[in-house]
Amino acid sequence: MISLNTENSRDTKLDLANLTAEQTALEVKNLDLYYGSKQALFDVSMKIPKGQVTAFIGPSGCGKSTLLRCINRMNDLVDICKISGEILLHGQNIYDKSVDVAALRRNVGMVFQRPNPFPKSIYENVVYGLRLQGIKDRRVLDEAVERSLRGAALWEEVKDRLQENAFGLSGGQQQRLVIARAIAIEPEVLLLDEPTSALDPISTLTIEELINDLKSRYTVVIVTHNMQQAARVSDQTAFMYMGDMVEYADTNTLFTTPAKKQTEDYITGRYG
Ligand SMILES: Nc1ncnc2c1ncn2[C@@H]1O[C@H](COP(=O)(O)OP(=O)(O)OP(=O)(O)O)[C@@H](O)[C@H]1O
Repeated sequence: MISLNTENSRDTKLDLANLTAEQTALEVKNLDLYYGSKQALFDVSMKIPKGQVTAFIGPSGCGKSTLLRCINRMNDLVDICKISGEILLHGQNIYDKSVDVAALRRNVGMVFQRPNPFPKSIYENVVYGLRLQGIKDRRVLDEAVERSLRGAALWEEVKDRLQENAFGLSGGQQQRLVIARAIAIEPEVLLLDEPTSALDPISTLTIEELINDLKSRYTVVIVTHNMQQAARVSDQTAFMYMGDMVEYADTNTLFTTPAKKQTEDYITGRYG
């Protein structure tokens, strides 16, 4: 039995197929993706709402991470990867030749499965992106460190040890530090690729609570293989199967009255 978080903004259901431009953070349009000759995404279209949490679920290999990585063009790093279709951010296709990919990735931050802090102090991890932008003013950096660590629910635990090496933190703290590093440069969108799969249950809970806070400031897209987690943290959920987006609906509906048999089979544990 999947337990749903009924306290979040799902009470006001969005019409996902007909979001207005104002409500939309990202629009994926007719996206096909190939790794060499193998097609991994088939004609995926969806609108991702602003300031909400959207989860991608589905069995291993169904294309969840592939779709997530398309949103900040991480797949550009894979030589054999070919994409057609569009992803619109502020109405502009992020795959247009004119797009500055580094700027896109600043605006669309990403957090991976395993916490990956740099071998530097906690402070330097948080300000890393700001230093890359040439910001040197100590006051600006100090403020960003406090704001970002507070935003990532880590400030109270580390405020007295900012100059210590980040590797001294626990796995869960490291993952929150990586989130602080991502939000220090004030992105609009945060992509989380199974952010708790390497963490213990208590750290997982802390990150899930954090995700709930983050959506007041960012649009969050999360890949999770854990349906309970999708049910707990997300406002809408997309179920993917073998590269198809089978069903995309508000999370309550998807988990309680799915429209498609494939979705029902998956959420009731018949496969996957
Ligand atoms: N770099 C790559 N080169 C070739 N094939 C890839 C690459 N990355 C993913 N694939 C293939 O694309 C398909 C989708 O993989 P993807 O990692 O997106 O699935 P997933 O749903 O995120 O799976 P998991 O839950 O196991 O992480 C799989 O068949 C996978 O083998």
